[in-house]
Amino acid sequence: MTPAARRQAAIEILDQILTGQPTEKELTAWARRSRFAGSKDRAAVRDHVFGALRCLRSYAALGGGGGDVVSDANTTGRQLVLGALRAEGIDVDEIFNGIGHAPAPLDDVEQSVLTTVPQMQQAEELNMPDWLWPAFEASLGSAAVDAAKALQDRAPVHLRINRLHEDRDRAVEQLASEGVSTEPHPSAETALNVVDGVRKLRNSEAYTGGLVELQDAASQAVIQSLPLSDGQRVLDFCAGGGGKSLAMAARAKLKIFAHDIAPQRMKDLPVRAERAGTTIMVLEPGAAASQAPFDLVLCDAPCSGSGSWRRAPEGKWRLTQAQLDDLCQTQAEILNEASQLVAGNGYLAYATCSMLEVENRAQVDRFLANNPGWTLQQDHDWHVHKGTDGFYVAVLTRFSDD
Ligand SMILES: C[S@@+](CC[C@H](N)C(=O)[O-])C[C@H]1O[C@@H](n2cnc3c(N)ncnc32)[C@H](O)[C@@H]1O
Repeated sequence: MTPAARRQAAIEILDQILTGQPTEKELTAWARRSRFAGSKDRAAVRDHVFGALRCLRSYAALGGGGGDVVSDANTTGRQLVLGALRAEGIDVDEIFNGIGHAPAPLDDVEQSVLTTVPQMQQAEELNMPDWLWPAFEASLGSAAVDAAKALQDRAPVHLRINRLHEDRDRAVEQLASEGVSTEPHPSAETALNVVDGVRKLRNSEAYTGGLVELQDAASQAVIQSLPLSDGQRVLDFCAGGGGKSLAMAARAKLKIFAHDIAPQRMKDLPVRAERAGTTIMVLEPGAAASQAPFDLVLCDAPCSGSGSWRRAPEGKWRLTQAQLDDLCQTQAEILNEASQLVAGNGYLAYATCSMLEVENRAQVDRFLANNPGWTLQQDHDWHVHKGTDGFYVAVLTRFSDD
């Protein structure tokens, strides 16, 4: 495919996403009906689509769209790609030339867009929803602008060395011998940053053999901060795919139980655990109480995902205040339920991949205010502009004479 044909493909996919269709579904559907597209074409089209979604508001404004970009009354894929070209400093006529499968040449209205530079408000320029920007700013303070800017870029690729198998230097060497260049990441001792060769990773022996897992360095740092030690019984209350369960298993000799309200999310966990050389007990929803008490219960709670909007940028535009309120309610209920499963003198760990105060420290403070037996032992946050996903973790303890 020519560069222009790739942009046209992105335009068509974006048009579908703007009607409310999920991004991954549309990318997959396009790849299926475009058998002529090679792996480099697919990667380039994906980059164009994700790039436009991360910068939806500013690209819309630069392309002559805008307005309510969430329900998308006024923006088209064509406008987003036009805006992207302007932002990237690419000659518009080289792409919008109508040759072969390229986008059609600009019409008069679109041509006139090129003659103006839109005046953008701060949230628009930083590609944040208007309703969320004040809360984002209040949560991050002077770091808010840097964090919002970081959300406009592609996320780094991080690996977790499965310590059950390997040490860091040997993992770096093996990956290098398979064409994947990495460097240690400062956020966690198990973390590697992939510098080059990311497309070779999934077929590498290092990955298929369980030496390394794909996992953001902040997720690893969360696990590193937990008070885990040999012999503990640990519950991963919101286990999802089990990334945190596996990371905990690599830290100490634990008896780990995985639980999730949606058990199908854990369906690959037994195989992943075997690949990593460990065993994880998968519990049915609601069955955690029958195995209680636990020395540590981790709640990696459902959240806005604001810390991982680089990876899933449509989340930034789909989230509403009502959904955020519902998420906060669910988080509070999870904390309450999970706290009852913790042994006397045990630990309750609460984590989100969010940078919003209301989902993080405010949630913990509310729990502590309502549950006087508990104290906060430590909490920590990670922000996107520091080279990881945005994350938060708090570790609470309950002292007991039992
Ligand atoms: C952030 S994800 C977990 C990610 C996972 N820990 C990982 O590392 O891959 C949150 C999970 O919480 C689950 N969940 C939502 N409400 C829940 C509830 N009330 N009880 C238990 N799990 C819940 C969701 O199904 C989802 O899988």
